[in-house]
Amino acid sequence: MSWLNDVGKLINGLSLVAKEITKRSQALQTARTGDVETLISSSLKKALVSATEISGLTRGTVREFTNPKPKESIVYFNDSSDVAQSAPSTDKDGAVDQFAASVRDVSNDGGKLDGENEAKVLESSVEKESLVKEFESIDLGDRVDVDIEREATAKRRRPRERKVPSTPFSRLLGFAGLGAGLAWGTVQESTKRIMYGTPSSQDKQAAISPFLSDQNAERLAYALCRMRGAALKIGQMLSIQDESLVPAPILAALDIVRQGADVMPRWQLNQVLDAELGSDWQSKLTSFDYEPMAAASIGQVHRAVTKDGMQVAMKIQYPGVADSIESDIQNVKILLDYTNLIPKGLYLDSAMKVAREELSRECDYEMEAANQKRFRDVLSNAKGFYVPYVVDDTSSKRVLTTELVSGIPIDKVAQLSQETRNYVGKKLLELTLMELFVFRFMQACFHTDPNWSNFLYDEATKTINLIDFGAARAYPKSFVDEYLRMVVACANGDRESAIEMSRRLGFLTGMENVIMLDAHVQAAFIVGMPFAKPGGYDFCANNITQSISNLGATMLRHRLTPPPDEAYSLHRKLSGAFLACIKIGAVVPCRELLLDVYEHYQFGEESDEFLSSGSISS
Ligand SMILES: Nc1ncnc2c1ncn2[C@@H]1O[C@H](COP(=O)(O)OP(=O)(O)OP(=O)(O)O)[C@@H](O)[C@H]1O
Repeated sequence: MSWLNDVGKLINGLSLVAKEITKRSQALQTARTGDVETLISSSLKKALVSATEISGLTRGTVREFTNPKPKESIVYFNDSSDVAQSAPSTDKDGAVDQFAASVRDVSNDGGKLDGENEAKVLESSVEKESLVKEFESIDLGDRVDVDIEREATAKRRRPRERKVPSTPFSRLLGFAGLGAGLAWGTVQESTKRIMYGTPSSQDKQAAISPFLSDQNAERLAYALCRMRGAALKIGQMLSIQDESLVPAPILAALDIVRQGADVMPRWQLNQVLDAELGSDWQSKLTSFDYEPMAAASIGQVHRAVTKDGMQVAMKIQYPGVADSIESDIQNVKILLDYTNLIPKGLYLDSAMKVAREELSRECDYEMEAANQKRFRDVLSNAKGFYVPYVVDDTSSKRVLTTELVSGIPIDKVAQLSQETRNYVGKKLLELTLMELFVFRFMQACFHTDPNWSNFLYDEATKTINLIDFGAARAYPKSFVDEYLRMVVACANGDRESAIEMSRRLGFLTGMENVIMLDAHVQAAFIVGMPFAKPGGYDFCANNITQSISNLGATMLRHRLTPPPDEAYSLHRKLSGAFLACIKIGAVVPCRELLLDVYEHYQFGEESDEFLSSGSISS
């Protein structure tokens, strides 16, 4: 029976994880000479059995968000006492808790995540009510109605306070626990199928493989939120793919990972702050809010006020994530290989490669601070943009403190007047063209759709506040020259030049047949569409969303060799700006903006001051 084979494979996979554990853990050194498989299977059995009892202790605490202020979570520091609520650092690493938390779903009947599901229903109805109230207070129009309805019905997850597994050993246990949970979910699903038959799902893969049950998909998502770091990042990358790459139930469950991670408990947060900024870090602040304003994949963000009265956002990295990038990626790979949750293929390998590169850059907050300062500098005279100030004395490699900026995430601009939408759309495209062709230095987005929260629009000052420069990088002038020529060729419908530039950029090898060339040119011309005619391109009226979203995939599908990352990411950047304009429904004079840049562009010279000022992260 195929499900038995699958389970067998998974157990084998867990044995591999076990071998990894024994390789790395001092504690298990002695087991090396013994029978590792027996050791892990008996430990697994014990953990599975005890999961029921432990689950009550390891579920984490649901955070209650207090409103209205003053909030209990804010700690004030004064000059005389300057002592924050100290961290009870009695907690051990808690690796076993982590493992047990990962397998706890084993105890849940029918794969239901007990209280969690119930909470989700409750949350979603409460949120829906508040969203509807918000909606009733302003005239938003039909399009926004649909958006709000969609948002309100989407699965919501309240962040849970859970310790980040910070040592290689505890992270391995987390993965092993997840593997065990998935195995158990598979057994449950298979049993169900024997008794009630295989579901006639529209999604063939889900119907074929018992691994692909909704419950297993949720297990995966919740475990990734708990693990954070590279594991969560990969989940987030997978969550934005289409169904041809990632099965529908997995995509649905991975929606959870996009809503943010679990949050660190206060003692762990204090440990990181002490280690990074010194135990007297409180003396540099007037107050610190322990309730995070955001919990992202590699760190969480807290409000604070500095001694000189500046409101700041402190991004604090989860401990251990920077050192576990490689092992997390390997472990996710082992899990995915053995569970077949995601079809094998080129995509997964390249996703892992991109995740590895991007994460190692993003974990270095000193580099992010340098990138941010550089952006602040180059945009200092650009009207309508603002890059927050970096506060050096409360920043380090794992903590980044920047001036707090206000505004609504750019996608919410869709709810404002058409005039504002057009203004913001124009500004966004202007910024993208400046980054690409003037600064040759950009906030990169390699794998993801644009992160709307990285652009906060402040209506009062008509300014777009920019944050998150973790993946910012500089580009070689030669690439940018060819890319500008390609965009202009596409804008003018010039097939021959578009093909020539695509070859020079590495999108084509020159060996493609006519069918491939046609497909490539068609995909490339989508980029030229908004630039084709003067007088304003209406991103709302022209239905190019799907084509733009699939642009990268189409370009990749028809190539013989992978294009260089540089060329691909330039492309993603431009299509990202289009996606933002589509999202907010703007009419933008794209052609005029492009021609303005083109007329001022100096081809073939390397003397540009932005390059000579040092390539921060190329
Ligand atoms: N200076 C700031 N002012 C206001 N809000 C901020 C600031 N810095 C960060 N935030 C908030 O914190 C969130 C996460 O910050 P940021 O994007 O820098 O973290 P990240 O780890 O790079 O996240 P991601 O995984 O989403 O890329 C932002 O979306 C924003 O809501």
